[in-house]
Amino acid sequence: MAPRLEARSLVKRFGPITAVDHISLKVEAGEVLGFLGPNGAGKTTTMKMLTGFLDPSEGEAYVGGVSVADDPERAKRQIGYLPEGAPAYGDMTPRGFLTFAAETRGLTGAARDAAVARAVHALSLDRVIDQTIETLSKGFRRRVGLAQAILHDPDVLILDEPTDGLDPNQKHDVRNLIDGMRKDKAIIVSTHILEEVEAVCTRVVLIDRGRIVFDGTPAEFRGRAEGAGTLRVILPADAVEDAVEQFEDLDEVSAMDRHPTPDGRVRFTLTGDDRIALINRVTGVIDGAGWPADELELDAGRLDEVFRALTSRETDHQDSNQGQEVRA
Ligand SMILES: Nc1ncnc2c1ncn2[C@@H]1O[C@H](COP(=O)(O)OP(=O)(O)OP(=O)(O)O)[C@@H](O)[C@H]1O
Repeated sequence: MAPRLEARSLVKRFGPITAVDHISLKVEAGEVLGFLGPNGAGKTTTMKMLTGFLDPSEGEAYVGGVSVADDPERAKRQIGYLPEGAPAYGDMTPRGFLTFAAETRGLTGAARDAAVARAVHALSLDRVIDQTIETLSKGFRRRVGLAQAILHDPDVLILDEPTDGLDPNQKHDVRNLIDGMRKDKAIIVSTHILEEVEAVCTRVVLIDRGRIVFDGTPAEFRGRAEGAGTLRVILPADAVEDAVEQFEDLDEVSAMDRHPTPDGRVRFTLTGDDRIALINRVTGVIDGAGWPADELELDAGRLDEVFRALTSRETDHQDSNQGQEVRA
């Protein structure tokens, strides 16, 4: 069966700038793909090509096997898209805007009203349903955009920074909503918020300068951090000799380092591939010997460290684009 969503070597050039440089992806139902990258990496441009809002310079996008270029209407019917920023039509109310959006997707009569009611309920918009969109808070405007994206219960959802501008409670609600829809949809979420990746995503794709530099699970992403999977523990000086001997004997420990602490004890740093086995065995040895251990902590890796290591600095990026503005 065709993947729910597929990018085949998508390229987008704006004059001298290559915003997207041969991006290939397949996303299946059940996946929430976190699309990460620094400002200007090409996330929005990729999403616009996937949804048929921007023609690629090269490559193709497919939705459920339907070519976005050859049959845009059929492809778009299967997609819900939340663009960056607020919805247009600020002078409309959410009720008017969602009714209009449902009609543009071919829904009429009772089916249209049911779709609008479902989306209004899912995004808790009841309170503001008859207030003009331009008078809504940023968070509510974002939710109106999200309601519009899920109106027709599409197979594929492409959400450009869905939690941008939301307060922590609203972020939590939107993440729950995404999680609830995951089972039967393929979902792409672009975000700058690294914690969001672990909260909702089953997969991480990191892009830099229009190219994919990482594609894997959030755990694999975190695992790329320097020091990920290391265990640190402080032991008293008189335990060191025994501890070195016993830790060296453990198969789970692939490397060991030790440094004196200012108060005369010793900090061990133990590394191993299997973090859970490492912590179990090392704590077993410490318990067995009855050593008074301190500051026992496992470093699972920091997401922002990996992000920084794999992507270029904004200043490098601007240099490469020479600050030029080119129209599509
Ligand atoms: N219409 C356009 N004309 C010229 N350059 C453009 C145009 N649209 C996008 N770009 C450039 O393409 C590159 C990628 O932009 P894009 O908006 O896709 O990045 P992004 O990853 O979504 O960034 P952000 O996180 O800031 O939203 C940038 O260098 C941007 O300036």
